Amino acid sequence: MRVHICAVGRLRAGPERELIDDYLKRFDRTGRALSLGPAAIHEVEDRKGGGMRAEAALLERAVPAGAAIVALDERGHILTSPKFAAKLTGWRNDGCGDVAFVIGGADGLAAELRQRAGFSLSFGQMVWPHMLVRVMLAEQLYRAATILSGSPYHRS
Ligand SMILES: C[S@@+](CC[C@H](N)C(=O)[O-])C[C@H]1O[C@@H](n2cnc3c(N)ncnc32)[C@H](O)[C@@H]1O
Repeated sequence: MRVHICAVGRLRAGPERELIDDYLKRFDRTGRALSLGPAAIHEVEDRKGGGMRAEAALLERAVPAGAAIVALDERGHILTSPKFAAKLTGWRNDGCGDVAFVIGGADGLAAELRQRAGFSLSFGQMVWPHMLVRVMLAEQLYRAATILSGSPYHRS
């Protein structure tokens, strides 16, 4: 199952980018034997000031046809890491070829896109900067793959 991170904003070279690249590389390596991955990032940018609606249209265009859509949203479901790993397994076992995680920009995700998502995932009720949310998601994907492969990275 391919994993897509569809996000508003372009991430320049720097510590966040290095962390994301590192975690996603690890995820790809660990996930391969589990039929999880590869993971790809699709960055979108609305240069015309169209706000959340325009960003949502660009994000929807970045989501592959038929993908399960997961909205990253502080109002969403808060999961433990093993439960997140089980969610990934569920989508894979249900025959999802693609899962797309969508992350909003400074104003958040348009309500229509949040409603279209089959699931919404929260990293807690606090609002995080969208660049950090990408890092956290990349790490949780890697952690999920280690949980499913029985590697000792995750300790609960
Ligand atoms: C700076 S936040 C925007 C917050 C905005 N107030 C809102 O209503 O969504 C940018 C994006 O990061 C993600 N995000 C921020 N905090 C999050 C959290 N606690 N859990 C999951 N995603 C989060 C969401 O996708 C959000 O659209």
